[in-house]
Amino acid sequence: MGSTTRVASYSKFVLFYASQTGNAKAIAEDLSEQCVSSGLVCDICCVSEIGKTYPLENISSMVLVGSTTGDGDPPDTARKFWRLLNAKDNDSNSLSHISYTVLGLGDTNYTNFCNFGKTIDQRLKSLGAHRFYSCGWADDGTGLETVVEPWIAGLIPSLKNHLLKTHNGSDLKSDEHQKNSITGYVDEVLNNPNDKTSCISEESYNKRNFVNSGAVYSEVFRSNAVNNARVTAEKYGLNILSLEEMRGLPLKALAFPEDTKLTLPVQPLTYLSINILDDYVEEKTNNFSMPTSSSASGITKTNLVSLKTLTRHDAVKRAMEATLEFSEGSDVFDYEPGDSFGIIVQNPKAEVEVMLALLEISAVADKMYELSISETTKKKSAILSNFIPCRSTLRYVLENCVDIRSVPKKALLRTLVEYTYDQVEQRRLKELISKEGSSEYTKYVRESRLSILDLLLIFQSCKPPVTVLLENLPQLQARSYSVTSSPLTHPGKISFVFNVVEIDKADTITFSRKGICTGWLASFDNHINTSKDVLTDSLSSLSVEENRLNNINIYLRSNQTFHLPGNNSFPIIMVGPGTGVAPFIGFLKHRQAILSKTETNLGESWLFYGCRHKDRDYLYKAEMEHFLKEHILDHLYVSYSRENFNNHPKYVQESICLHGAELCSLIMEKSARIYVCGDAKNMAKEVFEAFVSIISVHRDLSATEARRIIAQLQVERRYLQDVWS
Ligand SMILES: Cc1cc2nc3c(=O)[nH]c(=O)nc-3n(C[C@H](O)[C@H](O)[C@H](O)COP(=O)(O)O)c2cc1C
Repeated sequence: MGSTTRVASYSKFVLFYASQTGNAKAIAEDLSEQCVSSGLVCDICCVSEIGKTYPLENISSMVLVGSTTGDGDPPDTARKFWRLLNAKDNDSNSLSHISYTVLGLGDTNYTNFCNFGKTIDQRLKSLGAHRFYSCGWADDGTGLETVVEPWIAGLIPSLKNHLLKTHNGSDLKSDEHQKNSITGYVDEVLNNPNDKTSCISEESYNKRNFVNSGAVYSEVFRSNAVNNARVTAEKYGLNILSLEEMRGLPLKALAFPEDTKLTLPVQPLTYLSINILDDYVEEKTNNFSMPTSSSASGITKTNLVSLKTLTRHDAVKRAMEATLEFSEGSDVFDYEPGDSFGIIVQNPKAEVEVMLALLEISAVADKMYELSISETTKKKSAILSNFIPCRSTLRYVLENCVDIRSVPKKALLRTLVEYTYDQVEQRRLKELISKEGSSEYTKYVRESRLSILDLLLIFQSCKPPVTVLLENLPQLQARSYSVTSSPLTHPGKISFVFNVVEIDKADTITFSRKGICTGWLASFDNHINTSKDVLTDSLSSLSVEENRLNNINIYLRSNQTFHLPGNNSFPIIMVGPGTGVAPFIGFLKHRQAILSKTETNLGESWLFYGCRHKDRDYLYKAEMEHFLKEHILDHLYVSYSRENFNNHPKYVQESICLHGAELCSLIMEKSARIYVCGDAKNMAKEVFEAFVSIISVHRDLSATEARRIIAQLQVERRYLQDVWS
């Protein structure tokens, strides 16, 4: 151990995170660890504390890690901070006492990439704050780590420089901490497996020594845990690759010669301790209320009362419509057409059982555990996460709390290295997390959508304690869907449409699977007669066995603006190919109900819909034709991307351009509202460009001027998007 000498000391800074689904928080926590082990002193907390625990006047140095959500919106926890900044006078120079930098997380598939981070940066700058290190904009679409890792690597020395200057002389660190990590990566030699001073647990150290003394353990392990897991998989109908097939997976193949030096990320410090008690717990729900992101209602119980397939058997994707009915006695939340709601999901039982078998904890899975911060942890800022109960059962936690399907982050893989006994497997894990192997990680882990279960099945000598998974797996998030119903036409019920997500095993993962929520919902279809061709009988609804389906927990999402205009006489232009049509079906049902009750002057309505084939995946064809006939919908334009009809548009953006003159006049002269729903990756951007183009052409403006007009419409909430990637 290094001796404690007086070395340069730094003033404290605050590390804020603004996170919607946990990435920014996890990155901030990792950053905080790296800072602490580099001798820096920081407080880490949620951005919602600004103005409470941290008045802006008292902050001198801050780092903000913040994601963007919705349509370029701040995470819910950052709304107050955003309001606080906006309330300040523009040229007040009132934040000139603050030095800051921002790491923005976003996704280039969305139109407003990293909008929250970028807007905060501009706002802080305009209020006189000083940026001491350039901001980073990390793209979840291509892999956050590509930007995050080098950004952190550069941040730490910059922070040191900056904080030395503002030093107040109180915090002194040992040189051991100083030299530890400058870049966030360490040379592999520093992680010498025989070096007892490196940060591995005693248990892991002993096991590794055991491995070093022979290959016996891994063989025994192979024949026990993995075989038990395979038997369990078979029992639950999970069709995993054979051992032979797994050996041939490219994920397993070493990419670099043995003597290639690998640069590894710093090893995260473990911090959880688990105590399994003797009591079995019958009631597994144990009253733990899971934190939900952005909930505008309490969690309420519903039953699945109808499920129908909207596509023909030969469609590329299977789309289904489900209807939930609020259970008797549970709160019915008020929603508007265009709203979305969250469905609380569970991990697939089969996968949880296989995981329990692989971790060799099936026997204690239903016993009560107690979780605490380990007394021997070296992690400075260790706290129990708010989505894992301190007392519960492992089965409950693996089913309900952690996302076992999430792509394992490098920090998790780094920790798994310590629990992998086979030297070749260990080396391959190191390759995947190394700087040198970053394309291997992208290809075989991230793009393959590998899960922790795949990993444990493939790397058979890897046997982490369950606490490592509890420390590293993110929260299992509710799945969000737009309603296709209107409370006026479906009181007490809520309908939505979804594509059944299919993830093929190809030659990268160990078993084919469906999406957690969509696969689960679609599984109920086995109980009903699916031979009905819903395209000819699309309004028929099929009832399903209620007793199996009466426990679907949902909540209304908050901060929603994708609503019909308050004034019914404004024209509406709706663009929603594929399942993006969902909210518009709700809009049109709602308008029909309004019209049937009162004499209302409804503004013109246009719908641009798109699908692949005219006869295979034209969702809600009967409904749309009905709305046209009843004059609830004035214009319907359908594009077919895979049909070769003479000069017929293939994509919604082409249809928009074809009707540019009329649309332009609706937007510019009649205060039309534009609604875009569906795929963020291509469609939303191209639709945006189509509107820019029609305004430019039909108003004889430059593209920049036209873009400014659309940007202004966005500010005024007249151009609204509900998009996902
Ligand atoms: C519903 C939703 C909306 C999003 N909207 C945007 C967006 O408008 N712009 C952007 O750059 N990224 C957007 N993203 C991407 C997130 O910012 C990105 O996935 C980030 O890693 C999430 O971090 P968090 O888990 O800390 O919230 C969106 C993600 C989701 C799930």
